[in-house]
Amino acid sequence: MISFNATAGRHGTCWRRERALAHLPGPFFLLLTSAWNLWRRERALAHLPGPDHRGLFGGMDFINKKAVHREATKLVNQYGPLFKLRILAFHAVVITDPVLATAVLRSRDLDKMRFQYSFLDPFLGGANMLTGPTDEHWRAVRKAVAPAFSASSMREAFRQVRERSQQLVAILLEAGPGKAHNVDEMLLKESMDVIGAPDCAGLISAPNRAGGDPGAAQNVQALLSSTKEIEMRLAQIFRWWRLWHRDVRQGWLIISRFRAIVQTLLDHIQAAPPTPGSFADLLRRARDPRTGAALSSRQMFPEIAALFFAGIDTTGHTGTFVMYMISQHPAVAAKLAKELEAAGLLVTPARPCPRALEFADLAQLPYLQAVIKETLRLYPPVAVGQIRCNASKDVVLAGRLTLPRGTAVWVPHAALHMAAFNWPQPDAFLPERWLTEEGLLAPDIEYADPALLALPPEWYSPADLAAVAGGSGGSTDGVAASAAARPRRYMPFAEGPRNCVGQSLAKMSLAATIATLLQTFTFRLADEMGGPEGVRAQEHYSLVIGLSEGMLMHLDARPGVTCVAAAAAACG
Ligand code: HEM
Repeated sequence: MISFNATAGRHGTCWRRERALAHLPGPFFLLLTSAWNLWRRERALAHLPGPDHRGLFGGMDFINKKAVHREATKLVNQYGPLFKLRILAFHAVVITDPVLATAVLRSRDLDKMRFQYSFLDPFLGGANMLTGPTDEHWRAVRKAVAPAFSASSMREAFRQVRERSQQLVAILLEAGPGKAHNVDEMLLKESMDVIGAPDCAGLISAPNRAGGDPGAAQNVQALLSSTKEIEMRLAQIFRWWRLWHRDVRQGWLIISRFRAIVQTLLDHIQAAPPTPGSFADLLRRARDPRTGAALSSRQMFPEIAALFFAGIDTTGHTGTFVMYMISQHPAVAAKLAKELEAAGLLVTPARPCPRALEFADLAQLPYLQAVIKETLRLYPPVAVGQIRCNASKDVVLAGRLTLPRGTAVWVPHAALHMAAFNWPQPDAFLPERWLTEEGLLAPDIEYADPALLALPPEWYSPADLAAVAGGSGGSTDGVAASAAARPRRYMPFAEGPRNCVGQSLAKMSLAATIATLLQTFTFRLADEMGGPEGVRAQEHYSLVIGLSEGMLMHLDARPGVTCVAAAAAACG
């Protein structure tokens, strides 16, 4: 494998020079060491290709773009799998070669760039599993809560998802044909309800139900709006103090409501034992590695806030893009209907009341799984991807490239998924690419393709090549490569120790929700969206890929759906 040598090594003289500056007064010391590090990074990365960012701001205009993930993809297709960028005084090495990208994300010498995540901490009540460093505390919490997302927990959670999706079907049928629905809002509420359901005892539940508890409805609105407010504050960094603007004051209220909801949930969890095995239950049982005591309220608060924050928008927007992709590809929609029909799940004139979807069905719907995978390839919610850094030591990448300390290593997910050198027909929506000739899910597609490695051969060690060849039946020098060692060209849920802890819940709930809707409806993009161009114009990236005004669609009842009662029976 690629080796990372966190080392002062041949840069020993640099450290000595830096120490020699330490006797200077504080501000001078800071200024000179910053200039010194800037110069070292410029020099070390000089031979890499990259845009010619001159001037003080470097590529600042690039990160201010509305759809920054699309800009990153353009740069990757222009400069290749390894290039450099500079934004202000930050240097980044951008990696979309699957072998290097995977090694970077699995490396223990590089950690999350805390600077990037620390902006979220004030909203979430402090550092947490998502934003904190990869330290003992993170390890203890992650290990404690991971069973909440195990296969057996998913079997339990499936019932909640199915129940909520069935309610959605009933609401949509009741609304009648002709009405365009904002499916983005619908699915965000659904994913919020699913994440909150096992632990939160209805405090935020039933968002899609008509005439529910008004308090719960307000909580839902506050949770949805808080993510938008956080996005706006990150985009406009001085927004928070412009109190003379009404929407800014409103924003403060939204954030305080979000925190009040999390506090109520926390009080609730501490007052009564939560569902055994649930996230809340496992969090209560987690131990602080420093003291051996249970986590304090101050430690639990940000973990709960982060769960909602990390899970709702990612899953909700992905569901929206899956529906959108199906609406735009009639042949795909027809194949999905055929798959559901063959499983006895589709409403048809001959079968107005098919059986309800079961957990075991999900594994038997490979075409649906392929559609979701392909949508996540084109629209990975965390499209900008992962940034890693070592702030205290130089790191040598693949034995060839020295990254002076403080150099950011950036793996942009959307660009990795859409780079012309990683995928054939990268822009096309082709669920079939995920399937074998027999129509089963192909196991190898998410891993690097040995025929497509784009860096010069000297970048890959024999062990790398063995790992790449692992799934295609051989190794180059007899070194066996396990599946876990294989480099990936597809990572919507990230990669390495900081990958998504909730991915099993996301995958299960997406498949169950979309399958349940497809049993009864076909999907049609509303004219108000302005076709695919209109959708693309609305696309933006702040914390995740989203659409500024949501996604309006018609859900047309399939022939055979005769009335609400029939559909309810079909789903239940
Ligand atoms: C389609 C849906 C989802 C996608 C694509 C997704 C993707 C990701 C990605 C890329 C990361 C790494 C983020 C980063 O480091 O900046 C992440 C982390 C995380 N996700 Fe997800 N996620 C999804 C759904 C969920 C759900 C449903 C939950 C929980 C209910 C969840 C909880 C988390 C948490 C807690 C982390 C931090 C894990 C750690 O660092 O140990 N995610 N997710």
